[in-house]
Amino acid sequence: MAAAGASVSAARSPGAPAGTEARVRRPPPARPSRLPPLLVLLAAAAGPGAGGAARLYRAGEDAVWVLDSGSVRGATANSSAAWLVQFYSSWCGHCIGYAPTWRALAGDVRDWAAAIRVAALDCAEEKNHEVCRAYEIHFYPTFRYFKAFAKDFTTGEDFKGPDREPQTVRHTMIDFLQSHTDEGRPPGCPSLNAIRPRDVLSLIDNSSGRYVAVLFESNSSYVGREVILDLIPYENIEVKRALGWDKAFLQKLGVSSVPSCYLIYPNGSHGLVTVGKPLRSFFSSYLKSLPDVRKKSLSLPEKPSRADNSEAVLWREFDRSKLYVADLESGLHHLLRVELAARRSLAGAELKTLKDFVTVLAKLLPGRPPVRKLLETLQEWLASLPLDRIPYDAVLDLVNNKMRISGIFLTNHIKWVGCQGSRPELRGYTCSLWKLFHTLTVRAGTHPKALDGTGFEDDPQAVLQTIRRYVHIFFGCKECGEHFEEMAKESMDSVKTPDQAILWLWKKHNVVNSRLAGHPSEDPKFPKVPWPTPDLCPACHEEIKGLTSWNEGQVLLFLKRHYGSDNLEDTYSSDLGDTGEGAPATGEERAGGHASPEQPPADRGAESLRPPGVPAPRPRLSERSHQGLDVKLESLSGAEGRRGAGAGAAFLGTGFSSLDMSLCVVLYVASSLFLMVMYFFFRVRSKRWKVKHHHPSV
Ligand SMILES: Cc1cc2nc3c(=O)[nH]c(=O)nc-3n(C[C@H](O)[C@H](O)[C@H](O)COP(=O)(O)OP(=O)(O)OC[C@H]3O[C@@H](n4cnc5c(N)ncnc54)[C@H](O)[C@@H]3O)c2cc1C
Repeated sequence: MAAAGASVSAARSPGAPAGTEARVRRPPPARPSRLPPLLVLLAAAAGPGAGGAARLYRAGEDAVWVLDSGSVRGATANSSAAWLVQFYSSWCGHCIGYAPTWRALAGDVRDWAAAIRVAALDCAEEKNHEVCRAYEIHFYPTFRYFKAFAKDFTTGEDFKGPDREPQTVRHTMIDFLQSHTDEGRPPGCPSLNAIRPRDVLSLIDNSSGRYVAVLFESNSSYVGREVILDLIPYENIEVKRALGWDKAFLQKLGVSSVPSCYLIYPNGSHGLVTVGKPLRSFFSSYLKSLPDVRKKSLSLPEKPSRADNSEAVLWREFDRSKLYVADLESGLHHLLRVELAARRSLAGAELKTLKDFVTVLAKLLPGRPPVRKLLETLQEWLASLPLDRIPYDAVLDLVNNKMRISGIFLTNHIKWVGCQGSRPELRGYTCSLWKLFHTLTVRAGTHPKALDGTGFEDDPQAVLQTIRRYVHIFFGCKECGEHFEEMAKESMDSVKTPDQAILWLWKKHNVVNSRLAGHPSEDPKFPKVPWPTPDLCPACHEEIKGLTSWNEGQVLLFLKRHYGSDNLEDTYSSDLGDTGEGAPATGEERAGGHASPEQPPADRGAESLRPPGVPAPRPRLSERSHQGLDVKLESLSGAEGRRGAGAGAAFLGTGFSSLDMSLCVVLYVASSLFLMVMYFFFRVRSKRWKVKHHHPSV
């Protein structure tokens, strides 16, 4: 990775935006799709005690505590130590770039574990997405503090610091520890408060039989508190801090500058410590190496067993000149079931953006009929909603349950093909999102009537503006969204035709490529170069007066071909819908394709209702069914609604929709009535017959 990064930086011209007139071109990359056939990547994925996997951090190898859905609540609730948890997403470039810093920080404060622990939880792991939702994580990375001995569930306190440099984070950790009450302070955390002059004198006068170090420092210094925490696991020594008082007192002890360390030895002798530099590391190291100062055992993140530690991911051969249905559908699955599902409910601008984005998807996304039908139904349903706030569970219920019985479904498997990364944390979702966006702008350019009747017709910016709002509001990578917004502010208004919209997105994507070249999130097998590369589109590249430049007319033609429906490859996607649609999956499909053990039984049951193979989708839901959904939704607003939606989902987990159940009841009542009518009819007839043929008096 480092070597690739170095070569990338060397070939890049930092100032020149790629995708514009002139640029420095890098040598064409080796064809990345030609990795050894069926290469099995052993992606070591670490787990917490519970054995879960996280892609950027490895429990037992890093000092970071790796949490997951099974361990986060147990770890942070009523804990004897405070926690600083980074909720990240392994596909987020900023999280990937920040991971070395977080690891270094965790290693740096490893000895503070009895007081405060540095942890990480991967929200891109689908098994974690419910828990990330519960903690209200909308963007990545999000840093939250959790106090020791928190009794009730809490979403934690946001990290507040001017930057995320290790020193800043360390200082905020100390501030956070000091915000505990005396009773609530972690028992393993010594007092971080400064002592008074007379306390120093009494320490000197009354030897405790062990070392006592007093750090004299200024009010704004954190050195004393850092050294106190660094020495937590060490026996036979106690560290105190004292703020610089009057010069006379300090001079008496021989202290001429702060920070300085004054040491009282176990035998009662005392004196000023001389270190090379008055820094935390120098003081800590000196004190740790004193005779008879020993380290106690430390609670550290557990290393998972080997069996838990690896997962095999099958490499899929693919053609870089093709677009894969599997990438688009996997991306859509993540978008609908994970990214948007981070919101409990949607209202105002969020709801409007969801509606517009689904409209654009429904009208423009090519693909398999069940997925198109699902988007169409979702769009009609959202458009018909009279509510100004909807619980997102209702959307999930529709996507996961209501339409499955009709054969309208979206895969719940993640299966990257053209978006595979050479490591599990690389590429994937963000790659598929770009592909989805390009496909939408191209389709709007090649099918000018597609948006008729939506309110977006005749607006060449409609698709771009909808993408912009989606990225701004929902895209989990906040910094990515901010960068994209800057680019949009700068020039999106200049787009006057659908073709310009296609080219705008292409240019801006190349700007992002150029910015990220050499970044830790760059996959060495898929280097960030101006795209399309000459081997993909020779006609797109020209040389004018010795400078390489784009032929934008050819680029436009290429993009229309590349992102057009004729270039859509169904390979690898035929089995996407074969198992367990509806419920969230557990990330990238494992080699062997076993059904997820977390898949709810209800879904497996519903599966048996559908014949194998891709079923023919039924016609769209009738007006009546929409009304039914609306009525249900009206009772769903607010917290109660959420509970209702949850219950609805469970009930519908049998595979029957509420419409189906209502029809059953109606049919049942109708047939009972019919039988009763028949019964009375024949009784009356038989009575009449008896009267007619029975004349005992005659
Ligand atoms: C809107 C948006 C903004 C982002 N901003 C950031 C950011 O600020 N920082 C960050 O770290 N990450 C950012 N990302 C993620 C980043 O751009 C990549 O998606 C990620 O690094 C994975 O890269 P990749 O190799 O899969 O290729 P990607 O850049 O994801 O591209 C996916 C595929 O699109 C095609 N492609 C490449 N370039 C173009 C182009 N110019 N036009 C059309 N098609 C193209 C190629 O086939 C490529 O494989 C952003 C993602 C999105 C969707």
